[in-house]
Amino acid sequence: MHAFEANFDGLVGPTHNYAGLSYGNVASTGNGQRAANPRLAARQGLDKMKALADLGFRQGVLAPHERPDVASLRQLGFAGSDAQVVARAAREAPAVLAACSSASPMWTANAATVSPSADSADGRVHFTPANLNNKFHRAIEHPTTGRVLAATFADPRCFAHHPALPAHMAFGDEGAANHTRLCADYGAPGVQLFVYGQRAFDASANGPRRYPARQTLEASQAVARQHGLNPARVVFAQQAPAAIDAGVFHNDVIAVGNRDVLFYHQHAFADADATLAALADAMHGVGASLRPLQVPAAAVSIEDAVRSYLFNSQLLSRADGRMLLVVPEECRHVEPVWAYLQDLLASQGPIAEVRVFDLKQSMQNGGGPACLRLRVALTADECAAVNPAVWINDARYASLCAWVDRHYRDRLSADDLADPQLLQECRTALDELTQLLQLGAVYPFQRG
Ligand SMILES: N=C(N)NCCC[C@H](NC(=O)CCC(=O)O)C(=O)O
Repeated sequence: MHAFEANFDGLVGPTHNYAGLSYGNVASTGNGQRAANPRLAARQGLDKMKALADLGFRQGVLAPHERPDVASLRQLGFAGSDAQVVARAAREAPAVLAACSSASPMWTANAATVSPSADSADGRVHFTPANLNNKFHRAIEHPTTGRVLAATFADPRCFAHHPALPAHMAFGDEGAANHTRLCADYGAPGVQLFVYGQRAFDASANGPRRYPARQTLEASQAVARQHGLNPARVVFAQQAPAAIDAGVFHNDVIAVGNRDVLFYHQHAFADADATLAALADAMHGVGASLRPLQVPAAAVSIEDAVRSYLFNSQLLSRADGRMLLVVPEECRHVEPVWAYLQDLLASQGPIAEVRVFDLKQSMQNGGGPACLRLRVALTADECAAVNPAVWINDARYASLCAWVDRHYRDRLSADDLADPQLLQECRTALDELTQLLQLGAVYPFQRG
């Protein structure tokens, strides 16, 4: 069956800010005290979506969440009116308020793991929202994420939605950021690569020493089971613990795959040879052959990969079958990375083109082009079943830009999170957005 890949980017929410919440993500902790510009952040994301839609790629958008998350604050004992809840949290526990105010749902590579219909036993597209158990500010995302996904992919004949995995570190799950599907063609059966940081139920297993491993093998295995994947077409691979300790908190900071190409750093995997052999073997089983594209450490160090986010790029198939690499502006500023990209283009390999985007507002929190998007391979019928109001076209881009300009501030610092007005602004904006995107009542404040 013919299929294509659609990208669903997270729209940056009105409370985008830098709170230093993600230990192990060096951009997040390094920019903790900066003031953010939510309006610019949202516009940078929308500009990427529009540019890719203009190039002919199918581009959708996923809505931001209600922040501050008053329901979570209430669960933590702050009581009174909504304004009092925010004021009390600001006074007594500003760090908790900051966590409940993060616009982190923008990084939709962490929204869910998605398996296309060509790979699942029941012929439907399967979604499991990530529990994001490792960070409190992200662990509160999955209920709303699940509702936004269900409102976007509503038809039960095409789409299956699972609950997030149990909220325990043994099943820490970060979604598509640690998951890559390789195939000859999007509509043909493929091989799904799940990359984990650590085993949960094996005390002797090695793992990172400095920073946390956010994804466990046991979580990845549970998602693969839940999605009805054929075990012969699934590969589980451990991420190199040293890479995690160097700031590679998700696999998508060190590798990206598209169709039969895997673009990865020499030191991405704990056992690269075994991982590549298992992938090649599984690909062979679906009548495809893997095209590995390894970036040697001698050309790009892990530190430069983290600084530039070279691998947090989108690898997209153009109509002519060759590939486009969408990289953040930071790649231009890290000299060895920019030099490597020139050599890559000259090599006449699968990657024919590089496009650079300014996503600095997101990048300063550790979120590059690939973090901002959730990939969903869809057949034409499945595509027709997607909520039509979420696709980016000229008109929707214009209405979303106008919506951002109407509702978003151009400066937000840690102190501003205490402003009760911010909650009202966010709710007014989101109420309007649910109409623009025809999502129904997905937010707690709309559900009473
Ligand atoms: N690699 C992928 N797919 N996603 C990037 C997620 C970045 C996110 N940053 C944050 O949550 C920082 C928020 C703050 O510090 O204010 C995270 O660490 O989970």
